[in-house]
Amino acid sequence: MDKLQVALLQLPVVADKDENLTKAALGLREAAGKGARLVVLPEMWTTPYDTAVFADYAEGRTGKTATFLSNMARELEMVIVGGSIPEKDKAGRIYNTAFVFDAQGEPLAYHRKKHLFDIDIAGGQYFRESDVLTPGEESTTFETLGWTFGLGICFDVRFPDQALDMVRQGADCLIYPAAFNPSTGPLHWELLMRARAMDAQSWLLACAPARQTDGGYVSWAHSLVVNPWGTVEHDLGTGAQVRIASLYKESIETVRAQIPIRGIQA
Ligand SMILES: NC(=O)CCC(=O)C(=O)O
Repeated sequence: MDKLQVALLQLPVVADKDENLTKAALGLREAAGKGARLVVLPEMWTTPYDTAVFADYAEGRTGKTATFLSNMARELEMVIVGGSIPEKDKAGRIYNTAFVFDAQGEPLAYHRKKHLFDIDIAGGQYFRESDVLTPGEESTTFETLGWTFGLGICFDVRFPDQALDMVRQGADCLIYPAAFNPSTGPLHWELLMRARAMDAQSWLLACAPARQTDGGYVSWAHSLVVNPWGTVEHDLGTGAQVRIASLYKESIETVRAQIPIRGIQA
């Protein structure tokens, strides 16, 4: 499929998990109605972004959120890149994990965030995911709809090697569910996303929660669609919304033919 219609769901995230699932269902139906074949949700969209509560919201791979995503994917016949949620394994470890379901509702891929978000900006953002989360170990790619996708989560975007791993595995499009913050967002969010699209010479989808200022973690928002030249084609701003975008294989082939760096990266 040379043209692919995708959607980003820039969801408002609240403390009530069921309310988050209800809003996601509305967004997924809207995306399907507008012709999206693949939909991306934000990082940690079922829970407040707060290390103190990740354990309370954590679920297994057959839990409520996974079942919801699988059912929605099957009903709407869409691939769902289910953002990320706190995932608890059998040993009780918690990961920041993206679940992907194919258009039949079958699990297609899982990505556990490899690089945990630990920063301490003087006078700004402090966060230590590593206090409660375990990092993943793999770079993740999956194939569907005739495309190969690479999947990272937020802070992973700061690691060019991981993006290049995904390109070596054939990625045509990198996907980052994410939630940057007001300290680093203004300077680094778009710069990093554009840089990774340019390095990879691939499409890039970054999907964040809508901006909320209710006293908790503040998402920078600004979900993005970046093309293989590094141009921002869509910037969703800060409010809640569903955005449809078209991706074309031809743009990847053109940039890779005109600026042939693939042999150097491989
Ligand atoms: N959720 C995250 O990993 C946030 C990453 C971030 O804000 C950064 O500056 O990096």
